[in-house]
Amino acid sequence: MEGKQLQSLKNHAETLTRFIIRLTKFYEGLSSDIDNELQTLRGHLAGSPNYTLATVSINKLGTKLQNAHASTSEVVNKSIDDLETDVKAFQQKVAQSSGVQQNAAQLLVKLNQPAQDLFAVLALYRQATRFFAVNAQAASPKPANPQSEPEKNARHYHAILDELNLLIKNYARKRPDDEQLLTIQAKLAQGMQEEELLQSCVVIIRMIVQEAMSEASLSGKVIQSLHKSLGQVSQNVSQTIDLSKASFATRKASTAQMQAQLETMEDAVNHSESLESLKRQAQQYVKNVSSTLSERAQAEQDEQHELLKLLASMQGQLTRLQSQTQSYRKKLAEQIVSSQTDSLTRLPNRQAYNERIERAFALAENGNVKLALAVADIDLFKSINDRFGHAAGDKTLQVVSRHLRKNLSKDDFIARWGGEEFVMLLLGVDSSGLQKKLEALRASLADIPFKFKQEKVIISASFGGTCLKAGDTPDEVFNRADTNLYKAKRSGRNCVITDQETTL
Ligand SMILES: Nc1nc2c(ncn2[C@@H]2O[C@H](COP(=O)(O)OP(=O)(O)OP(=O)(O)O)[C@@H](O)[C@H]2O)c(=O)[nH]1
Repeated sequence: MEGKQLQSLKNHAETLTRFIIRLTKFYEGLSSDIDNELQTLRGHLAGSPNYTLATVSINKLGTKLQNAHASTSEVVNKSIDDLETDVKAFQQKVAQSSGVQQNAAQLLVKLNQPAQDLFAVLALYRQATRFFAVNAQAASPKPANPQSEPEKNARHYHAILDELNLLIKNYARKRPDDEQLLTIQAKLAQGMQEEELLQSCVVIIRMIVQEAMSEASLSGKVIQSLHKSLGQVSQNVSQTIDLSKASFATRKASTAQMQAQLETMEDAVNHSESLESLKRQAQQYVKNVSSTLSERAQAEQDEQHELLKLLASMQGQLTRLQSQTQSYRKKLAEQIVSSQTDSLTRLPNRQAYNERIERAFALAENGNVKLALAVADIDLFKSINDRFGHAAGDKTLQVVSRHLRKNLSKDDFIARWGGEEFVMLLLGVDSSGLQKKLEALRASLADIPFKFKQEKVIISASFGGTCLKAGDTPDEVFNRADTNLYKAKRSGRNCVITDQETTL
């Protein structure tokens, strides 16, 4: 071969080598397998190229690139299919927005045309992303069934109506004869207009505020009045002291006056020149002393009169003070009773129980008296409310409370714990006595003939009881009884469970 030809061949080979190296760089990153082979090919072509080995490598790469092309097409088609599914799903979400529908349709047309290359696919993706971003708001879920203003008002109106009903019901128990309350209750039963409802709310609020204020001011008023009465008594006492001081001074002055008159008389006796003048002087002396004595008697009488007046006024004030204190004590006692009484059942409430348990514990510990605690809960009480109404439920609570109270001895204590649950403190009973006592209560209660809406109903209660043990706290005893009550409920209700025994 000619030297010139050889040189030209060499130049072509170098150009081809550079091209192949650039081409390999373009394909880099397609797959690690191809990357490795590309690197090998570049190694064969670098420096003094080994074309034989490079040819082997190029053949291998040809096959690998063919396979890569097939899988790339598969990925491209799959991506376009996925994109199409997403756009269609979006189209359904925004069915009501015609503008967005149109854009979605245009995008779907583009997605259905054959993709020229990977770059065309990327462009489609970019377009789809922009489309989703711009129309995201149209597809975001709206709040379910938004309420109109009138609907909202109606809801508030009914909530206030319910609340007012409940408030009046509770309040009417305290003031069963209150005309205003009875009128509002009657109107509520017939249905009230919004304006009337608001007026009724104001009436109730006014009543509650007045009552709260009068309760709060009771102690203030009584203390003020006691203070005033005590002030008057103290004023009278100091007037009496002033009076005594003044009368002491008057008496002192009149004694001094008589002393002086006596001295004058003594002088006259010593120096009198005649019996006649002594007689005259003696008469004058007697007159003076008599006048001083009658002045003194008058002053003493006035003073006594004044003193008696002051004492009478003090006595009156003290009597008033005593009666004020008594009425205050009575009102205070009434307030305490009322704050510790359940308004529906008239039984002591939980606050009363909390005080009573402390005293019962002290008696049991110091007086060595047996003490038992029991909890009773009306069975399936909710169903009474549900079937016959809340008023029937209230009536049931009242009858059951009366029955339990009546069938306990006067030393025993019962309180409404809350809802349809009662707590009892039974004195002087041991565990077998407790079991018998509770069993008798349970059985007699289940025998009461209840009738609601012409239907005979059996009301029963479950009982849990326990006896006080050394070292128990009030909470521990209560919890033990409550656990037994829970067991009684679990055992089918209408039964008694104490620490040792179960009866039905
Ligand atoms: N009428 C009326 N119901 C009340 C009163 N206090 C609580 N309740 C109702 O008493 C019901 C108690 O129901 P639950 O605690 O489910 O018990 P229950 O139906 O007695 O069932 P068990 O205790 O499992 O036998 C609830 O529906 C309360 O609304 C009240 O003063 N009057």
